[in-house]
Amino acid sequence: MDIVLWVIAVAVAAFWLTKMSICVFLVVLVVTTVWLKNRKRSALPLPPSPPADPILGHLRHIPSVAPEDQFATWSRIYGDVMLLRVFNRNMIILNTAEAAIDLMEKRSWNYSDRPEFPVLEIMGWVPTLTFIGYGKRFQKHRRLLQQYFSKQKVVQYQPIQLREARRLALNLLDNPGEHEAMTRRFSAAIIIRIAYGHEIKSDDDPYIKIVEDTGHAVTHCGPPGSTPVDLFPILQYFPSWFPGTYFAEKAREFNKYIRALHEYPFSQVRKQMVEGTAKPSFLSYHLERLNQEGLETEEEFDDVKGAAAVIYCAGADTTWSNLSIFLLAMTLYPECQARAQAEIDALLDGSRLPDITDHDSLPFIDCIMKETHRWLNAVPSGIPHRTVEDDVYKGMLIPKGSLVFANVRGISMNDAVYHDPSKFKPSRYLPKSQSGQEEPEPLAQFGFGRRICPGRHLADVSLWLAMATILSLYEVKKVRGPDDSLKCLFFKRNRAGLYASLRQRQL
Ligand code: HEM
Repeated sequence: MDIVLWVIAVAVAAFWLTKMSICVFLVVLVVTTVWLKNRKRSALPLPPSPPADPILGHLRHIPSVAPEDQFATWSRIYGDVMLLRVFNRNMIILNTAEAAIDLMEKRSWNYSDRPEFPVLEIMGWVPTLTFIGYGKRFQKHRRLLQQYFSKQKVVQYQPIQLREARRLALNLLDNPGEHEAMTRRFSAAIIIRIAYGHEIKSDDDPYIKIVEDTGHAVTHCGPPGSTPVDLFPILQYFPSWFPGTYFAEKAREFNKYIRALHEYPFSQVRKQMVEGTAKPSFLSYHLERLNQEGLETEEEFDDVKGAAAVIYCAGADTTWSNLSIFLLAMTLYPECQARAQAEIDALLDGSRLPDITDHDSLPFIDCIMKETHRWLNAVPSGIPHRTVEDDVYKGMLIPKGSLVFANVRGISMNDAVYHDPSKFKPSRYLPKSQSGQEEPEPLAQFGFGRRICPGRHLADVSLWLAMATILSLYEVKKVRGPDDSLKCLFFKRNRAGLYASLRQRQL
């Protein structure tokens, strides 16, 4: 803490110096901080680490695209628990489920904090569970979300998910070549209906603009937690000509979009509640509760707004990514698609579309969903946790304040656990009696410990329904277009009655 205060105080003083002196000063600052940290802790061995540069550490060696693959490659040399350093920041990479469970679950009191995400805070993501450090506010936000997305509670949302899965099936038919937009619409529509009680029916819906702006902002503000401003938060106070300040400037520009995501649904739902037209939703449920408990304060409203916004932020793109991975797998592994369709046909024979009551009778579809989670990952290196105290694991020091990554990619591709891991093979989870391999179900995709994804039960039902519905109606194939590019197209199966009944329902 002393070092941090010292750094801030001197950096603020340096701000008033010339541009040149600031750069020299920052370099001296980093060197001194690293030296002080290392000197204190030299007594215990740190986890093994690839060779690093002086001062920069592994900065130059960590690729900005798909770092999780490099982590997994290094882990084969340096082991399941590995240390990387960027300037003075320690990053602990966990590449096995065993290590992630040992630390993030069994010692969760020490591994449930998060680092600061200054760029996202400037952008307006406050207070947002994903970025809140461990403490009372974290517990409050977790409670708000867990109450609403528990395994028992999400059963209530199945009619919404089923309707959207069928709407997706029609949209795929009516908009050939636009599966990306249609699957995005599916994921966003479920979240918006459950979080805000709003049903998206047309392209000019104001919520569509809000979610597009949000998506643009989030994808144009650098890798979360790893921009120069995240590494050196003081940079956010520097003028925009100063090197490394770019993403702070961008985040300020995007603030209005993120605030709209917080404010617009909130004001709409409050208005509808006064008029008596509000549909049940996360927002209306919590606004009603605050009213009944006499807790209608600005602080409580901010918490509810933040919790509602994080549902969209964390739940829409992740679900969409998984659906895209599924479609890719179906085009590359037609034999898996054929086996899934044979399973559905044997059960329903075109008499109706599957719903969630068929889940247990369609185990291969469930295996496809699990394999989609494992084969390619929606959140490939997880979201970093941060240690609160020094810890010792298998004789190695895990320093206080380290960022700890459960590397989903490394865990999923572990060939000691999964045979031929780069192959999409849903049958690997089936019992041996059904020509399966009984390999363990993937579990890293939703994270670990007290930070485990609270939306996982909801996400899996959305995915299962979308996958089962698509496979019932279409053959998904890759087709080469006139410009030689490969496209994913949907060909109708011989199910005329099902298409007709879909239309009649006027989704
Ligand atoms: C396939 C879809 C999804 C995937 C792959 C996914 C994955 C993840 C992962 C890896 C984390 C980090 C966990 C950790 O830090 O250990 C996370 C956190 C989170 N997820 Fe999901 N998620 C999905 C869907 C959803 C949905 C639908 C919601 C909302 C209902 C949601 C809400 C959240 C929230 C609020 C957090 C932050 C939890 C915290 O920091 O305590 N996610 N998710």
